[in-house]
Amino acid sequence: MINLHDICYLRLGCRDLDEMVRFATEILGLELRQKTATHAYLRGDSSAFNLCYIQGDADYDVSAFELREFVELEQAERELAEVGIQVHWGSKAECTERHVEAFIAFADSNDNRIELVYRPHQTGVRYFPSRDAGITEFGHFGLHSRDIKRDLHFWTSVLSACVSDKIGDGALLRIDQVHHKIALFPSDKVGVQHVNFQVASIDDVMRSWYFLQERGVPIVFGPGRHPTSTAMFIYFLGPDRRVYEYSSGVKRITDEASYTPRQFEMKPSSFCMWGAKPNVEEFSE
Ligand SMILES: CC(C)c1ccc(C(=O)O)c(O)c1O
Ligand SMILES: [Fe+2]
Repeated sequence: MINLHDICYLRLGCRDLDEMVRFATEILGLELRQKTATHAYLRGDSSAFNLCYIQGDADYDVSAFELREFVELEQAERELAEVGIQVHWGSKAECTERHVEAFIAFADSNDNRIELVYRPHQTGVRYFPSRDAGITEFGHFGLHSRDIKRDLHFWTSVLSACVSDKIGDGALLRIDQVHHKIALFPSDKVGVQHVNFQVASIDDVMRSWYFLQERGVPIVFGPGRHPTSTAMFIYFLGPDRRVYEYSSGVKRITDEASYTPRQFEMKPSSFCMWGAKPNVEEFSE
């Protein structure tokens, strides 16, 4: 089994790089760490970047995970080959572009582009945003699944994710003590479904609610509270039409041995215990 140590970064294609940089810095509250003519690197912590927007194909996206040891990349290549998946080893230039020491790239069972990374770079400098959204960390992301049974099997048997909870057929998956770092939801699409940043408190969620409304940013869900992770949240759309989420208070599963995944009904009350209704295709009944 391939042991996912942590989530690492997302590479997100876009049609208008400058528009995405404006959104990410002025609305989302990330720090622009580096920009070229085609790539913009943004972060909400002290790592080299969490999100890299790439000018070009708006449908292109990649999600990346850190593995602890270099030999685990070699082992992962063998284990993926056993289930018929070929990997691409990142060239020196591709590693430089990603600010990592080494990586392998492959497509998962849903054709989602995944990268497994060795030693993503840290900067040693705390992040300094231009808008204070209260971001504390890159929290999790959602991935589309066109065949949830097949993809859950892949993520929990080839990769090391564990189901924390299910809502209908969708699953919230953990790779460490945090309730989830991946949300796998049934849809007819491929790739990244939503992008989450954790914020310090409910005050930050609510401050952003007013902030986003004043700027005409489409809010698609919330404010609310997830019964699953107990986090308080708000979801909104970026100019790239991707869904972004702030949440605060995600629970930790500290006693693995005694934890049993729960099954929530596919109903709005399973997504929000305060009564907010999601206006997001994948989360609707
Ligand atoms: C609506 C989605 C998939 C969802 C559901 C539950 C949680 C949570 O428990 O925190 C999320 O973060 C979600 O994004
Ligand atoms: Fe989420």
